Amino acid sequence: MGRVSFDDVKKVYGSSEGDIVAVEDLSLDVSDGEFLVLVGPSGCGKSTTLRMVAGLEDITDGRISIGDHVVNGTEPRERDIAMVFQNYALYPHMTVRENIGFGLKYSSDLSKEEIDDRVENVAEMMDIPDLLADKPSQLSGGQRQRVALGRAIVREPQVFLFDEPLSNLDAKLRTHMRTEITRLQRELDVTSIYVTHDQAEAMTMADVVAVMNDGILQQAAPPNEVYNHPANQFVAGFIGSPSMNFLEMRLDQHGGRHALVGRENESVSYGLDDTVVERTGIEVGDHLTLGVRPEDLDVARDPSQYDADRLLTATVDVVEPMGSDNFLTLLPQQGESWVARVDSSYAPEEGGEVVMTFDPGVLHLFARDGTTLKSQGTGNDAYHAEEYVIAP
Ligand SMILES: Nc1ncnc2c1ncn2[C@@H]1O[C@H](COP(=O)(O)OP(=O)(O)OP(=O)(O)O)[C@@H](O)[C@H]1O
Repeated sequence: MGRVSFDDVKKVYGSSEGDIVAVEDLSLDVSDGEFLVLVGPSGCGKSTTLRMVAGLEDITDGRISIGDHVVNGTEPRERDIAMVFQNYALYPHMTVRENIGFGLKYSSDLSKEEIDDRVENVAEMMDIPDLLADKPSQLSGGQRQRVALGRAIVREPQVFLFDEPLSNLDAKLRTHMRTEITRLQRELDVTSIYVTHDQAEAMTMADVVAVMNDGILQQAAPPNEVYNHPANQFVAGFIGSPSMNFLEMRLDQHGGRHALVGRENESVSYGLDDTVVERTGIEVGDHLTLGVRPEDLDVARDPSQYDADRLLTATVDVVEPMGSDNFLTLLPQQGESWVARVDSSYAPEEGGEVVMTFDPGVLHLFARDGTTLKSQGTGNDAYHAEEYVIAP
């Protein structure tokens, strides 16, 4: 019922310096009850996308449907949606009760008693029943956001739209509200589109994460899929903290076998199984990018526990304690630095030497244009036949 569909949607803003294409070729289905999080860097077009669903922006081309209706020309108040903004957008002169009930007063046939009932129910649900007589100026940021959420929920819309609703809250409250919004959304089972630039928010809240860049949808998939099988290098680099390590490589051939050779550090080479070469159509001489997630790097002081020809020696540049993990910045003798995410019990000395290695199954490989040639192997998608060597 509350399905939202985008069909080849395009948005162009006219400006004195020429047209700005904010969203292009957007085709995406958000199924009934689904929680879709739109994520991407500043200016990627996520707010514009949300605002087109809300009816706050015209659609230049294509179609947006809510339920069975194309809503291109429909007024916002006729779309059966409720939107929650970053700045809460509460009416300062009204009480919490009036703020929550405001939308119902003018857009429903409910009696005053019925409205009161619904407002009180929602206030209970949002854990703010004691604040109904207060004005917004008397509330904390977190309480204001609860009122704004209550005002959206009370309308029982087909679709919730959230525009960075937590970005004005402090870190602790933000984490707490994340859980609350996710719980509420599951409980109410209302189709939701949520915009954020915070990938951690996207990954913890979404059923489906839609990653945008430069007005173009890069990938829409469940969080673990986006993480383990990113559609391209942009998604691989955007999702995950710290970011994936990228190494510039070239496909080479040694004695009839394929190998990836470091473009900055020629002493780094990885044997690559012919099946990957055949499947992806890459050719000797092609420039490729290899990706390894920080948590997939194995770092040790004692090289004797590893196969010697699979090791790369590096100097520890920085050790950054991050709660249960340490983030290590590692400098090999040549080439780019690496970031490893290790257990906090392992804190090698800064300036000291360590060795690092990783399992071939965890490698990601990207073509020059950024498309994924190989993602992390899981299940049937594993490439354990691949051979590799890190030659120090
Ligand atoms: N009203 C407008 N007039 C002209 N250009 C606009 C307008 N609104 C947005 N843009 C441009 O459209 C592009 C997409 O903007 P949009 O606000 O949708 O991105 P965003 O991903 O939500 O970014 P942010 O996270 O910074 O809000 C940007 O280049 C932006 O400058």
